[in-house]
Amino acid sequence: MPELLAVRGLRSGYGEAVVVQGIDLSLAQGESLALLGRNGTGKTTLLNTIAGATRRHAGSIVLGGLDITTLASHKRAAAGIGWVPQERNIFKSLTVDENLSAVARPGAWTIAGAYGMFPRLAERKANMGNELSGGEQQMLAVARALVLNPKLLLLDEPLEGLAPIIVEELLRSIACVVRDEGMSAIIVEQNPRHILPITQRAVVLDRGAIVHAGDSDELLRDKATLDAWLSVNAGTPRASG
Ligand SMILES: Nc1ncnc2c1ncn2[C@@H]1O[C@H](COP(=O)(O)OP(=O)(O)OP(=O)(O)O)[C@@H](O)[C@H]1O
Repeated sequence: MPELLAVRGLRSGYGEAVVVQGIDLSLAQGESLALLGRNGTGKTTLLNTIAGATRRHAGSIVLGGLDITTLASHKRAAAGIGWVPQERNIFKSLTVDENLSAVARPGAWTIAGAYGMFPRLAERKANMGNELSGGEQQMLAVARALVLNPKLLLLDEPLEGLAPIIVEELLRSIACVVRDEGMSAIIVEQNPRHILPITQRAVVLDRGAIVHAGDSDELLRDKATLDAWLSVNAGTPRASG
């Protein structure tokens, strides 16, 4: 598969503080990558830097052959980055349907297709954003990114704070999107047991640098690496909410 994303020598952070310490990363078209690491290791900062929302100190980012390194965040969205930040960013005073139609762009992912992927949203299409549960808001945030028809989907801890039954439902939908529909994606997640079974490749960060990179199914069986870098959350159930 052709290369979709090429990140080279990326250093970024907040003000003068450098958090991401020289990352090289590439993703082929149709590939999905789990971005793992303990709290505060720089996962969100790396994702936000690809989306154009942090201060870049050095390095380059190329998407589908286009150098997006210095583009503003909205121009990266137009270039094909579909970013779902931790805060979810849905329109709370618009209905589910309006949230989707406000951003939809022509392409393979239609609003009907998004409802097919998230049947719970179809049932809530006339509800306002602020009437949705946390899980439904997360589903809407992902659906909104899909109907933008991005080249690359960036999901930041989509399962955070959700009840176990909703985590399962959302994981099934995300698995469909990345595995069956072949959407290229980088997904930040704390729990390797949730995300490794549905992604192809995995990268583990520590102190803003890559300490492990490989196939997701190999990492899932590699107890030593999981214990070394992810022991805090490896396999522990997340809190419901
Ligand atoms: N807006 C900010 N301003 C200054 N420093 C920040 C900001 N956001 C994050 N940091 C710092 O950057 C470092 C990496 O944080 P980041 O959120 O990228 O880690 P993370 O791996 O995503 O962690 P978590 O899983 O807890 O979200 C931390 O030391 C954090 O305190």
